[in-house]
Amino acid sequence: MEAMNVMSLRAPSSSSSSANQRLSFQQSLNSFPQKPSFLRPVLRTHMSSNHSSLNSSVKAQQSELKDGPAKASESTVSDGDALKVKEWEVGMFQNEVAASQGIRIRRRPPTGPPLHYVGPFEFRLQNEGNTPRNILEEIVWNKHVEVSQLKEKKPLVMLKNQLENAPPTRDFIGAIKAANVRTGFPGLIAEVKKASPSRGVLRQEFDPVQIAKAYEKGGAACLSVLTDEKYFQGSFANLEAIRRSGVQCPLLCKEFVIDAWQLYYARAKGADAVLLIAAVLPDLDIKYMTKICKLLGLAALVEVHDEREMDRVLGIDGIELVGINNRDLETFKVDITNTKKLLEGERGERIRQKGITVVGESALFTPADIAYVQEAGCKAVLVGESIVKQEDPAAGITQLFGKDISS
Ligand SMILES: O=P(O)(O)OC[C@@H](O)[C@@H](O)c1c[nH]c2ccccc12
Repeated sequence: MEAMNVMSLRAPSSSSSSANQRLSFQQSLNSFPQKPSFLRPVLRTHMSSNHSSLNSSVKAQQSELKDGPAKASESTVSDGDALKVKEWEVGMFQNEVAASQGIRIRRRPPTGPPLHYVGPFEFRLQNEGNTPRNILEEIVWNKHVEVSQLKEKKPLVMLKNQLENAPPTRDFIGAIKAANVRTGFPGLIAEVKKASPSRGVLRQEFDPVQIAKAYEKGGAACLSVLTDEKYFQGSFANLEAIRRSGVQCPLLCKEFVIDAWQLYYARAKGADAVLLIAAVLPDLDIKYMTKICKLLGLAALVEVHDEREMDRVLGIDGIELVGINNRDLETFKVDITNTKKLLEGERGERIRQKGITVVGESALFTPADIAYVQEAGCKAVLVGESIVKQEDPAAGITQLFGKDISS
């Protein structure tokens, strides 16, 4: 029977991440705030992957309710549930728009959270179609759960009130350009990064403020602070602590932004800039979010990884800062020739004409690497691993550039 195929307690099998991460992702989806009660009254043996069938299933449930349902106790579709249905529809629509722009990352699991609760015994239904296809997709799905929960605790109005008394932001792009002029090297955005899914723990004894101070002393123009907890062992507490520590460098909030609410949140926590990942965000989101960033005084670092993403970003007006990631976030493959490839020819010409500041990101370890991306056209570099691993991160910067760039 088909129902038997989907009823299981199995953890999904195929993934590039660890079993632990997988389980914690499952657990967090277990407590999914939008755990759709509208799915409860009906045991669905087949979950299809498009929103129209979600729609028809909801309609079926609504007519079931009208015509006198079997289980009267569970049979009201509240306004809240209707809103949740709508939210899922929007999510599915987002996936379709994104796919049409070549984005492979789906913003939501295609048929809702993978675990569905059915009837009094709360059987779990495992749906294979809801297994993330790669680590970036897993992070994004998890982020959706996380942000929904945070948003409930701190709605946008509350954040906006908080921002009324916030100190002004620092000029992130200005700091990069000034460092570039001062040192003759690309301005350094030094990353406060404890761990990553691809490299594991980079530094056991991790004191974010001490590292930030060492970076500043070593000549960093700006700092990047990982705030994702689950996959990078970062936190907003780290961002806040660094902001309050007296460090003057402008701060990039290194997050997986999927919702404009996160921009306000980052600003409230002391960020001067945020990351927007083109592999995740469709054009309209990038346009909308860069506008909000401007309103909030945040710089937006728009990250691309291939020609297609670069061309999408070049088609959007008002983008001043573009990062080229040498690491493919879907496969973890690194290749620093990627930076050069995306800055060649006509594309490079357009970037110069638009006056965009380009940041070479990831897998930069030696003075030769820095020279290579500078030659390719980068006015800044974003570096984590090679400097955060050094006992003295300031000395790590000198080693990376082959020269003391602190004064
Ligand atoms: O540690 P590295 O290889 O020097 O990389 C730093 C930074 O580029 C990398 O952390 C990064 C670039 N884009 C991201 C997006 C999300 C998380 C992390 C990243």
